[in-house]
Amino acid sequence: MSFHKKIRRDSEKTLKSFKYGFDGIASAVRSERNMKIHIMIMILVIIAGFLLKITMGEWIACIILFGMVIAGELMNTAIELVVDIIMPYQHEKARRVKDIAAGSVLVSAIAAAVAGFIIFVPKIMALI
Ligand SMILES: Nc1ncnc2c1ncn2[C@@H]1O[C@H](COP(=O)(O)OP(=O)(O)OP(=O)(O)O)[C@@H](O)[C@H]1O
Repeated sequence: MSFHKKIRRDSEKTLKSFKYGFDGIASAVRSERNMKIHIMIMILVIIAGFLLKITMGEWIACIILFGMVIAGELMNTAIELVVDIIMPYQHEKARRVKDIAAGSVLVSAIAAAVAGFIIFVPKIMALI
């Protein structure tokens, strides 16, 4: 295979991987109530960030935390689906797997909430 053909085939594969990833995000947003809530909170934080003129460092912290929470929720959704496929019945280990996966989202959501509190509360207090 020529070099150019290989480059074209590799870039088509990469584009397809992006499409599969975006399809996965869209499917999780459609099916998961918590994902909708995370996205709503993210939009509100972005609006508050512009209104309260947060600094570049604060934006970077918010962006990293948005990524952590949403990636965590996607991984949790994928784990829930795998558990539902391989264990459609009640099982102690299935319960633990789902609870631990949910716990990982909770850890990043708490970190995001604490960081949000530290960034936004002083700015809101300064307005009052
Ligand atoms: N197969 C199972 N065996 C034992 N316990 C389970 C099983 N499936 C779910 N559970 C328990 O029920 C809880 C809720 O599971 P479920 O699959 O409904 O997820 P969920 O909390 O609705 O997640 P989400 O809100 O993200 O859809 C789990 O955290 C777990 O404690």
